[in-house]
Amino acid sequence: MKLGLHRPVLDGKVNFPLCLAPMVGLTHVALREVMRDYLPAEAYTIWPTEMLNSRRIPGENLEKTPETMRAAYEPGLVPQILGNEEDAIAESVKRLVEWGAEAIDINMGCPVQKALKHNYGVALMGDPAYAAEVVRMTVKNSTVPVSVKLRAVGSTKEFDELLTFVSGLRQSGAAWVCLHPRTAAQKRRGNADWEQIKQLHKAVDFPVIGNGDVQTYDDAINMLKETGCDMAMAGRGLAARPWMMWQLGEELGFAPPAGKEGQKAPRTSEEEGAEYGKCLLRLIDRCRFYFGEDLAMRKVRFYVRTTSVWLPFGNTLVGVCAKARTIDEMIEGVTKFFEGPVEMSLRTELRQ
Ligand SMILES: Cc1cc2nc3c(=O)[nH]c(=O)nc-3n(C[C@H](O)[C@H](O)[C@H](O)COP(=O)(O)O)c2cc1C
Repeated sequence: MKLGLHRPVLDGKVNFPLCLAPMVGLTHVALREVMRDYLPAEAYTIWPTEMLNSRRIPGENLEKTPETMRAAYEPGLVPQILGNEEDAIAESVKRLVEWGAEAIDINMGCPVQKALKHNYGVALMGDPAYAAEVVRMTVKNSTVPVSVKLRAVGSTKEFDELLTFVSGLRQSGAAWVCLHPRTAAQKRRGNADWEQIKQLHKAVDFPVIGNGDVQTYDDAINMLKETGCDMAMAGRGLAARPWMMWQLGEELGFAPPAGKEGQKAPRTSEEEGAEYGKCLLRLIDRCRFYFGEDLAMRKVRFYVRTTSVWLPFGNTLVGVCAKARTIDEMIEGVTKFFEGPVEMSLRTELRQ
């Protein structure tokens, strides 16, 4: 049975069915760089940014703004924008394509108050015609494919509503959609309803990416198998264990990541715990390189708060990072924390 990619994503360039989710404060250049080291050689996937406000992009220095910093070699970049005004969208898209975007993703899932107030993010889902119009104006101003990331509308019973909504996006030129089947009211808690991903994939003829609750490579495989979707997108779980890409690559017959030839992906809870430590130290180094000491420390602290929930003494690690006054102190504390064996659990209840 073929796992994912039944329909071509990025004109068939993507050959790996797992990708990272856009996450404010997390999906930045430093994390992408750490994560890319675990992508199997020859694998091609898409890489998001944090959501970017299309009203701000036109006036920003993209090379220097933390949210849009990028490494020299970053194939597959798909920045995510938030917006609803054609002028701002047009200028943002133009700049992002020059910056290296291979597609543009539109956020229609953000439930925060600010996005609701400005009538973008999940607010667009309450107005199908307007949402379709946002896609139309983005496609019209873009030389690269345009995708949309959305949330569930409600229960499976309201699936027809979702389908009508998605059909409108498709008619306006959306190349693919990503569905995070939790409702806005659920925020990021509770179970993601994968059944909606399955139904949506069955009902449309263009690529569907599934998202929500993928914590391990097994979960990714199950999502791909159970829903038939084209790609699995993972947020918190993949940020916590970037080597999930390597593990999945092994299952799918990909060669190990470059530089890891002849090695096997970490599998046991102790191997994973040790790898988390290595990854964190590398992330600290990369954050310092890109963001400078102060911002780097804030980004690392946020990363640890979000991802240490898979570690038995995650709170202690959060404390170590919070207490450190300098990056060097942070490195020292983290190194010490991982001196003994640390076991990483496979699943946890996601709350944040
Ligand atoms: C800290 C954080 C920030 C997020 N920011 C964004 C965002 O900028 N754009 C977006 O579409 N979704 C955002 N999300 C939602 C994720 O993309 C994803 O849909 C959600 O976390 C469910 O996937 P997961 O269960 O694999 O984490 C964010 C999630 C988290 C945890």
